[in-house]
Amino acid sequence: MTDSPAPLIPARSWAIIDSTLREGEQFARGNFNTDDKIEIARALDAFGVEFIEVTTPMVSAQTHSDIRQLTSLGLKARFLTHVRCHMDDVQRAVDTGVHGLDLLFGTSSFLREFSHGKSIAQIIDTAQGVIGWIKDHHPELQIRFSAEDTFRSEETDLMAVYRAVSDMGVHRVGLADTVGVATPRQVYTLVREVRKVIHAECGIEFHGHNDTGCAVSNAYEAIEAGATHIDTTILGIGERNGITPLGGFLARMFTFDPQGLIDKYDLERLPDLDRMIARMVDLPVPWNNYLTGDFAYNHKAGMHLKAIYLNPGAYEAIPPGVFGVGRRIQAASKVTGKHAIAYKARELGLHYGEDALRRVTDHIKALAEHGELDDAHLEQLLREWVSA
Ligand SMILES: CC(=O)SCCNC(=O)CCNC(=O)[C@H](O)C(C)(C)COP(=O)(O)OP(=O)(O)OC[C@H]1O[C@@H](n2cnc3c(N)ncnc32)[C@H](O)[C@@H]1OP(=O)(O)O
Ligand SMILES: O=C(O)CCC(=O)C(=O)O
Ligand SMILES: [Mg+2]
Repeated sequence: MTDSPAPLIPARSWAIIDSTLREGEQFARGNFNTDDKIEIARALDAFGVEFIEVTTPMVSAQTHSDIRQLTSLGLKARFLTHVRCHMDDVQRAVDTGVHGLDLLFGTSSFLREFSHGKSIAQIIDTAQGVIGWIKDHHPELQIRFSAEDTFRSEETDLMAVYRAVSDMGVHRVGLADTVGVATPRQVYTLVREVRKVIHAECGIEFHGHNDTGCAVSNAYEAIEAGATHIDTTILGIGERNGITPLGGFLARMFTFDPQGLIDKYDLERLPDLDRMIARMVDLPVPWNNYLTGDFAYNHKAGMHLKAIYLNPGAYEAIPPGVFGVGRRIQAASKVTGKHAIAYKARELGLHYGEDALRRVTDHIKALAEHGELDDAHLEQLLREWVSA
Protein backbone atom coordinates (compact mmCIF):
# COMPACT_ATOMS: atom_id res chain seq x y z
CA MET A 1 0.00 0.00 0.00
CA THR A 2 1.19 3.50 -0.69
CA ASP A 3 1.17 5.93 2.22
CA SER A 4 -1.97 8.00 1.85
CA PRO A 5 -3.31 10.17 4.68
CA ALA A 6 -7.00 9.84 3.78
CA PRO A 7 -8.61 7.02 1.81
CA LEU A 8 -9.89 8.06 -1.61
CA ILE A 9 -13.23 6.38 -0.94
CA PRO A 10 -13.82 5.72 2.76
CA ALA A 11 -15.45 2.37 3.48
CA ARG A 12 -17.87 4.08 5.85
CA SER A 13 -19.48 5.88 2.88
CA TRP A 14 -21.14 2.72 1.52
CA ALA A 15 -22.88 -0.43 2.71
CA ILE A 16 -23.37 -3.90 1.31
CA ILE A 17 -26.78 -5.34 0.56
CA ASP A 18 -25.99 -8.99 0.07
CA SER A 19 -28.59 -10.61 -2.15
CA THR A 20 -27.39 -14.23 -2.11
CA LEU A 21 -30.76 -15.08 -0.55
CA ARG A 22 -32.67 -13.26 -3.32
CA GLU A 23 -30.71 -12.77 -6.55
CA GLY A 24 -28.77 -15.93 -5.60
CA GLU A 25 -32.00 -17.92 -5.55
CA GLN A 26 -32.40 -16.91 -9.21
CA PHE A 27 -29.09 -18.63 -10.07
CA ALA A 28 -29.42 -21.82 -12.10
CA ARG A 29 -28.23 -23.93 -9.16
CA GLY A 30 -29.56 -21.72 -6.35
CA ASN A 31 -32.25 -23.70 -4.60
CA PHE A 32 -31.72 -23.14 -0.90
CA ASN A 33 -33.76 -24.99 1.70
CA THR A 34 -34.57 -23.53 5.11
CA ASP A 35 -31.38 -24.81 6.75
CA ASP A 36 -29.26 -23.48 3.88
CA LYS A 37 -30.89 -20.06 4.22
CA ILE A 38 -30.20 -19.96 7.94
CA GLU A 39 -26.59 -21.01 7.39
CA ILE A 40 -26.11 -18.35 4.71
CA ALA A 41 -27.73 -15.62 6.80
CA ARG A 42 -25.65 -16.47 9.87
CA ALA A 43 -22.44 -16.57 7.82
CA LEU A 44 -23.17 -13.22 6.16
CA ASP A 45 -23.98 -11.73 9.54
CA ALA A 46 -20.77 -13.04 11.08
CA PHE A 47 -18.88 -11.58 8.13
CA GLY A 48 -20.53 -8.24 8.86
CA VAL A 49 -22.62 -7.30 5.83
CA GLU A 50 -25.01 -4.52 6.75
CA PHE A 51 -28.10 -5.84 4.89
CA ILE A 52 -29.37 -9.21 3.70
CA GLU A 53 -31.92 -9.17 0.90
CA VAL A 54 -34.35 -12.08 0.69
CA THR A 55 -36.75 -13.24 -1.98
CA THR A 56 -40.33 -12.03 -2.07
CA PRO A 57 -42.73 -13.92 0.22
CA MET A 58 -45.03 -14.15 -2.85
CA VAL A 59 -42.91 -17.08 -4.09
CA SER A 60 -44.58 -19.60 -1.77
CA ALA A 61 -45.86 -20.25 1.74
CA GLN A 62 -42.51 -21.87 2.51
CA THR A 63 -40.60 -18.76 1.44
CA HIS A 64 -42.91 -16.62 3.59
CA SER A 65 -42.29 -18.78 6.62
CA ASP A 66 -38.53 -18.93 5.92
CA ILE A 67 -38.34 -15.13 5.93
CA ARG A 68 -40.08 -15.03 9.28
CA GLN A 69 -37.63 -17.58 10.63
CA LEU A 70 -34.65 -15.62 9.30
CA THR A 71 -35.82 -12.32 10.76
CA SER A 72 -36.30 -13.93 14.17
CA LEU A 73 -32.71 -15.23 14.37
CA GLY A 74 -31.67 -12.06 16.18
CA LEU A 75 -28.93 -11.17 13.73
CA LYS A 76 -27.26 -7.79 13.53
CA ALA A 77 -27.64 -7.57 9.75
CA ARG A 78 -30.95 -6.06 8.69
CA PHE A 79 -33.27 -7.98 6.41
CA LEU A 80 -34.90 -6.52 3.32
CA THR A 81 -37.38 -8.29 1.10
CA HIS A 82 -37.53 -7.71 -2.64
CA VAL A 83 -41.12 -7.17 -3.79
CA ARG A 84 -42.98 -5.97 -6.84
CA CYS A 85 -44.50 -2.52 -6.49
CA HIS A 86 -47.92 -3.99 -5.88
CA MET A 87 -50.26 -3.89 -2.88
CA ASP A 88 -50.69 -7.69 -2.75
CA ASP A 89 -46.93 -8.21 -2.48
CA VAL A 90 -46.42 -5.42 0.01
CA GLN A 91 -49.24 -6.59 2.26
CA ARG A 92 -47.80 -10.08 2.25
CA ALA A 93 -44.35 -8.73 3.11
CA VAL A 94 -45.08 -6.35 5.96
CA ASP A 95 -45.62 -9.03 8.60
CA THR A 96 -42.39 -10.94 7.90
CA GLY A 97 -40.30 -9.02 10.42
CA VAL A 98 -38.08 -7.41 7.79
CA HIS A 99 -36.48 -4.04 8.29
CA GLY A 100 -37.42 -2.78 4.84
CA LEU A 101 -39.01 -3.39 1.47
CA ASP A 102 -37.07 -3.23 -1.78
CA LEU A 103 -39.73 -2.23 -4.31
CA LEU A 104 -39.10 -2.43 -8.03
CA PHE A 105 -40.81 -1.49 -11.25
CA GLY A 106 -39.35 -1.92 -14.73
CA THR A 107 -39.04 1.42 -16.55
CA SER A 108 -37.46 0.40 -19.89
CA SER A 109 -39.62 0.02 -22.97
CA PHE A 110 -38.75 -3.70 -22.94
CA LEU A 111 -40.26 -4.22 -19.52
CA ARG A 112 -43.11 -1.77 -19.98
CA GLU A 113 -44.15 -3.63 -23.13
CA PHE A 114 -43.31 -7.24 -22.33
CA SER A 115 -43.39 -7.50 -18.54
CA HIS A 116 -46.02 -5.44 -16.74
CA GLY A 117 -47.56 -3.32 -19.51
CA LYS A 118 -47.69 -0.02 -17.55
CA SER A 119 -46.83 3.48 -18.81
CA ILE A 120 -44.47 5.76 -16.89
CA ALA A 121 -47.46 7.74 -15.59
CA GLN A 122 -49.08 4.53 -14.35
CA ILE A 123 -45.80 3.43 -12.74
CA ILE A 124 -45.58 6.73 -10.86
CA ASP A 125 -49.22 6.58 -9.86
CA THR A 126 -48.93 2.98 -8.60
CA ALA A 127 -45.68 3.74 -6.79
CA GLN A 128 -47.23 6.72 -5.02
CA GLY A 129 -50.16 4.58 -3.88
CA VAL A 130 -47.96 1.75 -2.62
CA ILE A 131 -45.36 3.97 -0.95
CA GLY A 132 -48.08 6.12 0.62
CA TRP A 133 -49.75 3.01 2.08
CA ILE A 134 -46.48 1.71 3.55
CA LYS A 135 -45.69 5.06 5.10
CA ASP A 136 -49.17 5.35 6.63
CA HIS A 137 -49.40 1.79 7.94
CA HIS A 138 -45.78 0.78 8.52
CA PRO A 139 -43.69 3.89 9.09
CA GLU A 140 -41.07 1.66 10.76
CA LEU A 141 -40.18 0.08 7.40
CA GLN A 142 -37.38 1.33 5.22
CA ILE A 143 -38.52 1.80 1.62
CA ARG A 144 -36.39 1.49 -1.47
CA PHE A 145 -37.71 2.01 -4.98
CA SER A 146 -35.75 0.71 -7.95
CA ALA A 147 -36.31 1.34 -11.64
CA GLU A 148 -35.61 -2.11 -13.04
CA ASP A 149 -33.61 -2.10 -16.29
CA THR A 150 -32.48 1.44 -15.50
CA PHE A 151 -29.77 1.56 -18.13
CA ARG A 152 -32.13 0.82 -21.01
CA SER A 153 -34.69 3.35 -19.79
CA GLU A 154 -35.15 6.90 -21.09
CA GLU A 155 -33.38 9.41 -18.86
CA THR A 156 -36.40 11.76 -18.73
CA ASP A 157 -38.60 8.86 -17.61
CA LEU A 158 -36.10 7.85 -14.97
CA MET A 159 -35.79 11.33 -13.55
CA ALA A 160 -39.58 11.70 -13.37
CA VAL A 161 -39.87 8.37 -11.53
CA TYR A 162 -36.97 8.99 -9.14
CA ARG A 163 -38.17 12.52 -8.36
CA ALA A 164 -41.69 11.28 -7.63
CA VAL A 165 -40.61 8.48 -5.29
CA SER A 166 -38.09 10.73 -3.58
CA ASP A 167 -40.86 13.29 -3.00
CA MET A 168 -42.85 10.47 -1.36
CA GLY A 169 -39.96 10.08 1.08
CA VAL A 170 -38.35 6.76 0.09
CA HIS A 171 -35.12 6.02 1.94
CA ARG A 172 -33.26 4.80 -1.14
CA VAL A 173 -33.59 4.67 -4.88
CA GLY A 174 -32.11 1.82 -6.86
CA LEU A 175 -30.36 1.79 -10.22
CA ALA A 176 -30.35 -1.68 -11.72
CA ASP A 177 -28.20 -2.79 -14.63
CA THR A 178 -30.56 -5.70 -15.17
CA VAL A 179 -28.99 -7.09 -18.34
CA GLY A 180 -25.40 -6.08 -17.56
CA VAL A 181 -25.10 -3.65 -20.44
CA ALA A 182 -23.95 -0.47 -18.69
CA THR A 183 -20.42 0.86 -19.01
CA PRO A 184 -18.60 2.29 -15.98
CA ARG A 185 -18.85 5.80 -17.39
CA GLN A 186 -22.60 5.48 -17.92
CA VAL A 187 -23.02 4.30 -14.35
CA TYR A 188 -20.99 7.21 -13.00
CA THR A 189 -22.87 9.76 -15.07
CA LEU A 190 -26.34 8.45 -14.27
CA VAL A 191 -25.72 8.19 -10.53
CA ARG A 192 -24.61 11.85 -10.59
CA GLU A 193 -27.77 12.84 -12.47
CA VAL A 194 -30.04 10.90 -10.11
CA ARG A 195 -28.37 12.55 -7.11
CA LYS A 196 -29.58 15.91 -8.40
CA VAL A 197 -33.29 14.99 -8.41
CA ILE A 198 -33.63 13.13 -5.11
CA HIS A 199 -33.71 14.52 -1.59
CA ALA A 200 -30.42 14.96 0.23
CA GLU A 201 -30.87 12.06 2.70
CA CYS A 202 -32.04 9.60 0.05
CA GLY A 203 -29.55 6.77 -0.47
CA ILE A 204 -28.63 5.37 -3.89
CA GLU A 205 -28.30 1.64 -4.45
CA PHE A 206 -26.62 -0.02 -7.43
CA HIS A 207 -27.36 -3.53 -8.68
CA GLY A 208 -25.17 -4.69 -11.56
CA HIS A 209 -25.21 -7.84 -13.67
CA ASN A 210 -22.03 -9.21 -15.14
CA ASP A 211 -23.05 -10.11 -18.69
CA THR A 212 -20.33 -7.91 -20.18
CA GLY A 213 -17.84 -8.34 -17.34
CA CYS A 214 -18.36 -4.90 -15.77
CA ALA A 215 -20.22 -5.76 -12.55
CA VAL A 216 -17.33 -4.92 -10.22
CA SER A 217 -16.17 -1.79 -12.08
CA ASN A 218 -19.73 -0.56 -12.36
CA ALA A 219 -20.28 -0.97 -8.62
CA TYR A 220 -17.08 0.96 -8.02
CA GLU A 221 -18.11 3.77 -10.40
CA ALA A 222 -21.49 3.97 -8.70
CA ILE A 223 -19.80 4.55 -5.36
CA GLU A 224 -17.38 7.06 -6.81
CA ALA A 225 -20.39 8.99 -8.10
CA GLY A 226 -22.12 8.96 -4.73
CA ALA A 227 -23.99 5.64 -4.42
CA THR A 228 -24.40 4.50 -0.84
CA HIS A 229 -25.40 0.83 -1.19
CA ILE A 230 -24.11 -1.96 -3.43
CA ASP A 231 -25.84 -5.26 -4.12
CA THR A 232 -23.59 -8.31 -4.06
CA THR A 233 -23.93 -12.06 -3.87
CA ILE A 234 -21.43 -14.60 -2.65
CA LEU A 235 -19.45 -15.80 -5.70
CA GLY A 236 -21.63 -13.45 -7.76
CA ILE A 237 -24.41 -16.00 -8.23
CA GLY A 238 -27.62 -14.76 -9.84
CA GLU A 239 -29.69 -14.79 -13.01
CA ARG A 240 -27.59 -15.85 -16.05
CA ASN A 241 -23.91 -15.29 -15.15
CA GLY A 242 -24.75 -13.30 -12.04
CA ILE A 243 -24.02 -9.95 -10.40
CA THR A 244 -21.24 -8.13 -8.54
CA PRO A 245 -19.51 -10.79 -6.41
CA LEU A 246 -18.97 -9.98 -2.76
CA GLY A 247 -15.28 -10.97 -2.93
CA GLY A 248 -14.56 -9.07 -6.15
CA PHE A 249 -16.26 -5.97 -4.84
CA LEU A 250 -14.31 -6.11 -1.58
CA ALA A 251 -11.05 -6.63 -3.46
CA ARG A 252 -11.81 -3.49 -5.49
CA MET A 253 -12.73 -1.41 -2.46
CA PHE A 254 -9.85 -2.68 -0.29
CA THR A 255 -7.36 -0.84 -2.47
CA PHE A 256 -8.91 2.50 -1.44
CA ASP A 257 -9.46 2.02 2.28
CA PRO A 258 -7.89 -1.17 3.64
CA GLN A 259 -8.32 -0.27 7.30
CA GLY A 260 -11.90 0.81 6.74
CA LEU A 261 -12.73 -2.63 5.34
CA ILE A 262 -10.84 -4.42 8.10
CA ASP A 263 -12.81 -2.43 10.68
CA LYS A 264 -16.19 -3.14 9.04
CA TYR A 265 -15.96 -6.79 8.02
CA ASP A 266 -14.43 -10.04 9.25
CA LEU A 267 -12.53 -10.42 5.99
CA GLU A 268 -10.83 -13.69 6.91
CA ARG A 269 -14.20 -15.40 6.65
CA LEU A 270 -14.42 -14.78 2.89
CA PRO A 271 -12.94 -18.16 1.83
CA ASP A 272 -15.50 -19.94 4.03
CA LEU A 273 -18.35 -17.93 2.49
CA ASP A 274 -17.20 -18.78 -1.03
CA ARG A 275 -16.75 -22.47 -0.17
CA MET A 276 -20.14 -22.62 1.53
CA ILE A 277 -21.97 -21.36 -1.56
CA ALA A 278 -19.85 -23.53 -3.89
CA ARG A 279 -20.91 -26.54 -1.82
CA MET A 280 -24.58 -25.55 -1.85
CA VAL A 281 -24.71 -24.99 -5.61
CA ASP A 282 -22.48 -28.02 -6.20
CA LEU A 283 -19.83 -26.20 -8.22
CA PRO A 284 -16.16 -25.52 -7.49
CA VAL A 285 -14.95 -22.06 -6.51
CA PRO A 286 -13.68 -20.80 -9.92
CA TRP A 287 -9.88 -21.21 -10.28
CA ASN A 288 -9.52 -17.50 -11.07
CA ASN A 289 -11.96 -16.24 -8.46
CA TYR A 290 -11.11 -12.89 -6.87
CA LEU A 291 -8.96 -13.46 -3.76
CA THR A 292 -10.09 -17.03 -3.02
CA GLY A 293 -9.58 -18.89 -6.32
CA ASP A 294 -6.98 -21.67 -6.20
CA PHE A 295 -4.54 -19.59 -8.25
CA ALA A 296 -5.47 -16.09 -7.11
CA TYR A 297 -2.12 -15.90 -5.26
CA ASN A 298 0.03 -18.20 -7.38
CA HIS A 299 3.36 -16.69 -8.44
CA LYS A 300 5.38 -18.33 -11.19
CA ALA A 301 7.50 -16.18 -13.53
CA GLY A 302 11.16 -15.71 -12.59
CA MET A 303 10.98 -11.92 -12.75
CA HIS A 304 8.01 -11.94 -10.40
CA LEU A 305 9.55 -14.46 -8.02
CA LYS A 306 12.75 -12.51 -7.59
CA ALA A 307 10.75 -9.49 -6.38
CA ILE A 308 8.09 -11.44 -4.48
CA TYR A 309 10.74 -12.99 -2.22
CA LEU A 310 12.03 -9.54 -1.38
CA ASN A 311 8.61 -7.92 -0.97
CA PRO A 312 5.31 -9.65 -1.85
CA GLY A 313 3.76 -6.25 -2.44
CA ALA A 314 5.81 -6.05 -5.63
CA TYR A 315 3.30 -8.34 -7.33
CA GLU A 316 0.29 -8.34 -5.00
CA ALA A 317 -2.17 -5.47 -4.75
CA ILE A 318 -3.81 -6.98 -1.68
CA PRO A 319 -2.04 -9.04 1.02
CA PRO A 320 -3.69 -12.49 0.91
CA GLY A 321 -3.52 -13.05 4.67
CA VAL A 322 -6.03 -10.26 5.26
CA PHE A 323 -8.62 -12.35 3.44
CA GLY A 324 -7.55 -15.59 5.08
CA VAL A 325 -5.76 -17.05 2.07
CA GLY A 326 -2.13 -18.01 1.48
CA ARG A 327 0.21 -17.45 -1.45
CA ARG A 328 1.84 -20.17 -3.51
CA ILE A 329 5.32 -19.87 -4.98
CA GLN A 330 5.70 -22.09 -8.04
CA ALA A 331 9.45 -22.12 -8.41
CA ALA A 332 10.06 -25.17 -10.60
CA SER A 333 8.71 -24.24 -14.01
CA LYS A 334 10.27 -23.38 -17.34
CA VAL A 335 9.62 -19.69 -16.66
CA THR A 336 11.54 -19.72 -13.37
CA GLY A 337 14.82 -17.91 -12.78
CA LYS A 338 17.99 -18.19 -10.71
CA HIS A 339 16.75 -16.00 -7.85
CA ALA A 340 13.76 -18.24 -7.21
CA ILE A 341 15.93 -21.35 -7.30
CA ALA A 342 18.45 -19.78 -4.93
CA TYR A 343 15.65 -18.92 -2.49
CA LYS A 344 14.26 -22.43 -2.67
CA ALA A 345 17.73 -23.86 -2.08
CA ARG A 346 18.34 -21.55 0.85
CA GLU A 347 15.06 -22.72 2.43
CA LEU A 348 16.61 -26.18 2.36
CA GLY A 349 19.88 -24.92 3.80
CA LEU A 350 21.69 -25.32 0.44
CA HIS A 351 23.97 -22.79 -1.17
CA TYR A 352 25.43 -22.73 -4.68
CA GLY A 353 28.09 -20.63 -6.26
CA GLU A 354 27.03 -18.47 -9.20
CA ASP A 355 27.98 -21.01 -11.89
CA ALA A 356 26.31 -23.91 -10.13
CA LEU A 357 23.19 -21.83 -9.58
CA ARG A 358 22.99 -21.00 -13.28
CA ARG A 359 23.46 -24.64 -14.23
CA VAL A 360 20.89 -26.02 -11.81
CA THR A 361 18.42 -23.34 -12.85
CA ASP A 362 18.87 -24.19 -16.54
CA HIS A 363 18.55 -27.88 -15.73
CA ILE A 364 15.23 -27.27 -13.90
CA LYS A 365 13.93 -25.08 -16.73
CA ALA A 366 14.82 -27.79 -19.27
CA LEU A 367 13.16 -30.52 -17.23
CA ALA A 368 10.06 -28.38 -16.74
CA GLU A 369 9.68 -28.07 -20.54
CA HIS A 370 8.28 -31.58 -20.29
CA GLY A 371 5.93 -30.94 -17.40
CA GLU A 372 5.69 -29.30 -14.02
CA LEU A 373 8.03 -30.44 -11.20
CA ASP A 374 6.34 -30.77 -7.84
CA ASP A 375 7.93 -29.57 -4.58
CA ALA A 376 9.26 -33.02 -3.65
CA HIS A 377 10.94 -33.45 -7.04
CA LEU A 378 12.46 -29.97 -6.84
CA GLU A 379 13.82 -30.63 -3.35
CA GLN A 380 15.35 -33.95 -4.40
CA LEU A 381 16.94 -32.35 -7.43
CA LEU A 382 18.41 -29.46 -5.47
CA ARG A 383 19.92 -31.80 -2.90
CA GLU A 384 21.38 -34.12 -5.56
CA TRP A 385 22.85 -31.18 -7.43
CA VAL A 386 24.77 -30.03 -4.37
CA SER A 387 26.28 -33.42 -3.74
CA ALA A 388 26.91 -34.06 -7.47
C1 LIG B 1 -34.71 -8.48 -12.55
C2 LIG B 1 -35.23 -9.28 -11.40
O1 LIG B 1 -34.56 -10.14 -10.92
S1 LIG B 1 -36.75 -8.90 -10.82
C3 LIG B 1 -37.10 -10.03 -9.53
C4 LIG B 1 -37.52 -11.34 -10.05
N1 LIG B 1 -38.05 -12.07 -8.96
C5 LIG B 1 -39.06 -12.89 -9.05
O2 LIG B 1 -39.64 -13.09 -10.13
C6 LIG B 1 -39.48 -13.51 -7.78
C7 LIG B 1 -39.99 -14.90 -7.97
N2 LIG B 1 -41.22 -14.83 -8.75
C8 LIG B 1 -42.31 -15.57 -8.50
O3 LIG B 1 -42.37 -16.41 -7.64
C9 LIG B 1 -43.48 -15.27 -9.38
O4 LIG B 1 -43.04 -14.71 -10.60
C10 LIG B 1 -44.47 -14.28 -8.70
C11 LIG B 1 -45.07 -14.92 -7.47
C12 LIG B 1 -43.79 -12.98 -8.31
C13 LIG B 1 -45.60 -13.92 -9.66
O5 LIG B 1 -46.09 -15.10 -10.21
P1 LIG B 1 -47.32 -15.15 -11.27
O6 LIG B 1 -48.48 -14.43 -10.71
O7 LIG B 1 -47.49 -16.58 -11.60
O8 LIG B 1 -46.85 -14.27 -12.51
P2 LIG B 1 -45.63 -14.47 -13.51
O9 LIG B 1 -44.39 -14.70 -12.77
O10 LIG B 1 -45.97 -15.47 -14.56
O11 LIG B 1 -45.59 -13.02 -14.24
C14 LIG B 1 -45.06 -11.90 -13.63
C15 LIG B 1 -46.18 -10.97 -13.17
O12 LIG B 1 -45.59 -9.88 -12.45
C16 LIG B 1 -46.04 -8.63 -13.03
N3 LIG B 1 -44.99 -7.66 -12.77
C17 LIG B 1 -43.75 -7.64 -13.26
N4 LIG B 1 -43.08 -6.63 -12.72
C18 LIG B 1 -43.90 -6.01 -11.86
C19 LIG B 1 -43.75 -4.92 -10.99
N5 LIG B 1 -42.60 -4.30 -10.88
N6 LIG B 1 -44.79 -4.56 -10.24
C20 LIG B 1 -45.97 -5.22 -10.32
N7 LIG B 1 -46.16 -6.29 -11.12
C21 LIG B 1 -45.14 -6.66 -11.88
C22 LIG B 1 -46.29 -9.00 -14.48
O13 LIG B 1 -47.16 -8.08 -15.09
C23 LIG B 1 -46.96 -10.38 -14.31
O14 LIG B 1 -48.26 -10.20 -13.85
P3 LIG B 1 -49.57 -10.39 -14.83
O15 LIG B 1 -49.69 -11.83 -15.02
O16 LIG B 1 -50.67 -9.78 -14.04
O17 LIG B 1 -49.22 -9.64 -16.07
O1 LIG C 1 -34.41 -4.36 -7.49
C1 LIG C 1 -33.37 -4.08 -8.06
O2 LIG C 1 -32.83 -3.00 -7.97
C2 LIG C 1 -32.68 -5.11 -8.89
C3 LIG C 1 -33.57 -6.14 -9.46
C4 LIG C 1 -32.76 -7.09 -10.26
O3 LIG C 1 -32.39 -8.16 -9.80
C5 LIG C 1 -32.28 -6.65 -11.56
O4 LIG C 1 -32.77 -5.66 -12.09
O5 LIG C 1 -31.38 -7.35 -12.08
MG1 LIG D 1 -30.66 -8.90 -10.79
